[in-house]
Amino acid sequence: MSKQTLSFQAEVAQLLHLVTHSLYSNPEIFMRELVSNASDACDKLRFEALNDASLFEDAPNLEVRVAFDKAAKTITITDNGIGMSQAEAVEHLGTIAKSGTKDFMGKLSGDQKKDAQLIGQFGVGFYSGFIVADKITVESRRAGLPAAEGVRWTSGGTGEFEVETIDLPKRGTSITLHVRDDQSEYLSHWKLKSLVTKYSDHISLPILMQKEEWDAEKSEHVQKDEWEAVNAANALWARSKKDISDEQYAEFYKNLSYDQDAPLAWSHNRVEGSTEYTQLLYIPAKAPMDLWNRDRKAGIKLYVRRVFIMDEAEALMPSYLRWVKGVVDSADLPLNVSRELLQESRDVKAIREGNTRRVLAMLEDLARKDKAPETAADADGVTDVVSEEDKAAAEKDVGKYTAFYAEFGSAMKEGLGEDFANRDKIAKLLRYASTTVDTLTVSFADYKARMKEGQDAIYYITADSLAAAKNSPQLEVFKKKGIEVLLMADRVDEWAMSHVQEFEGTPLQSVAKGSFDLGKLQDEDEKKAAEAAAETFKPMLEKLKEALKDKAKDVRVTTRLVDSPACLVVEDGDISNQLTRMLKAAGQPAPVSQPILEVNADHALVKKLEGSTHFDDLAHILFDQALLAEGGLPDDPAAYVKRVNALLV
Ligand SMILES: Nc1ncnc2c1ncn2[C@@H]1O[C@H](COP(=O)(O)OP(=O)(O)OP(=O)(O)O)[C@@H](O)[C@H]1O
Repeated sequence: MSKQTLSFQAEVAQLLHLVTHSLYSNPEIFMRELVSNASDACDKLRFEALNDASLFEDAPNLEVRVAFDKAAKTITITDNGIGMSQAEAVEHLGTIAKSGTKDFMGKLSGDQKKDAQLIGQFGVGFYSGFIVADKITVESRRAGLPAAEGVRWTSGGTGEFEVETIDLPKRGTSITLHVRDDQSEYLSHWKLKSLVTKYSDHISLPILMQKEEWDAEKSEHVQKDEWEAVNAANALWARSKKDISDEQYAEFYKNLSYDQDAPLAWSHNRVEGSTEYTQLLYIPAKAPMDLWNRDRKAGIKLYVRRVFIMDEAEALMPSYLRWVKGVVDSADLPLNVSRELLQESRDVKAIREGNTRRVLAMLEDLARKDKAPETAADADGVTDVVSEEDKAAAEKDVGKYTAFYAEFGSAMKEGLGEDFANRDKIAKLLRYASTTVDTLTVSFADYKARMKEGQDAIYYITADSLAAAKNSPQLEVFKKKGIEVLLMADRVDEWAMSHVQEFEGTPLQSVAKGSFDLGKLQDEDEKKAAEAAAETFKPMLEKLKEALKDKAKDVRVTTRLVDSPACLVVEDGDISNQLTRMLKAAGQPAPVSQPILEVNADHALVKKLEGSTHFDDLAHILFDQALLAEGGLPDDPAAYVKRVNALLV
């Protein structure tokens, strides 16, 4: 191929414009990106060579070399990995395929400063080279292709790039950055080496640089011919825990997840026994924007004896823990294991169970340390003797679980329906707001500890929003009697709660389901009065039932209301009105079950029914208002308005 000039895909041109015109909060990330690409290219070669060892040619030792030339103002990153064919160079370096980069493009605000910060967060892969370079030359040959089929790709980071065929005896890729004058600080051994250790220390290949020595005569540092590895060249997870600092764990996480925030917690273990593997699992501090999406890929990378096998290994984590990031390195799986094989493997099942156990244990630990130690001691009335060191360690984790839960709580609830074996553990980790606590901090155990004497159920209500839950008429008598009710306003709550009937022996009871029975909390007089009211009200109930026979399954007198005239409830096994509405809104088939109308016989509006000439209108208004009060809409809003107006005039 003679020299050709091609245009970048429009999105790349736009991205490059930004990269070359912005001020960077963190320009040095270009090294992380380019060294990662070089290491990925080596991983890819190693993987392909499993089926075709000839791809190694005469250089089986994979490595990355970082060199610089102060006089020529260049930095060159060379790898002997998979390399690129001419077509691949045009495609991979001229278009954007990566969904992450597309997301990034979607987030651009047009404000240069903000956008520049975004680049720092996302990393824009290869193109980040243009942060420090005004020209990049890539020379590459794909492993397995003849020496004559090398490619040189050159671009000044504007709208175009050039490609031409060159002779390249060595396979792999070298990327030469022609460093801009204002970025010359990177033309330094010390600087580049420090970036490699900062960002790429864990990479399991040697990253080599030429040695440098002080030359007293010239009074400057001079480069020697000898190359040395400047990274630890050791997969971080394969090292012993005691040799890894918190900073290294956090940096490894950032490399793994492209998350700029430090992780909330991590757990690193070598698991031995019938299935042997190493797990390094992280709990991120922030949820991804699409956490709700159950098709979202898992965050676990699978290695087999340090050989990278695949990203997003969903078989290694249950779906409700899809947000956990980390690495699993198995000693048992075959190197050519496929996604399909993973689903069936007994080893994988054991690893998934082990990972789940570990994540739940980490969360239990964070939950335990969530409150300040003093408070914890006060709570059980015992003041433990703790060393200053332990105290400081415990304080460092205060509030972390609350922060975690605000981000990932809704995903955890899916576990109630998904992970039968760990249901009790998951239930202990859930937190809710309640009628007495506004924040998402009340656990079932906290609730139980505060239950009133004679109370024999944990009460909760599900609704579309916390405000709707809080103001629901069903809560009136609970408020009057000072009984706490858990407020659940997540979309997943209703479904999740259908999988649990009790918590540590105490039944869980929705206040909007089933007949109303506060058991021992209601005194005899109240019960008698209610029964008497129901009896005298009987003829009226029959009339109401008749008037509402198309809308309500039943009409009955209740004592759960104080200020409201009526409310809707469903039978114990039925799905709530709120879930029916949600299913309908999502275009999904919703089972047709009518609600039960419960009326407050003491309410003036209900009393007015007796002998009213507008009985039918009043009956429908009662029903529709009960629907409105729980966030629903009357089937025929115009008819409702008409009825109300007829009564108003
Ligand atoms: N050193 C290299 N050797 C072989 N191919 C490379 C090399 N550097 C980049 N590429 C190719 O160019 C593509 C684009 O690289 P880029 O860094 O922009 O995105 P990415 O590597 O896919 O994503 P990310 O860097 O965020 O993981 C890569 O997917 C790869 O196919």
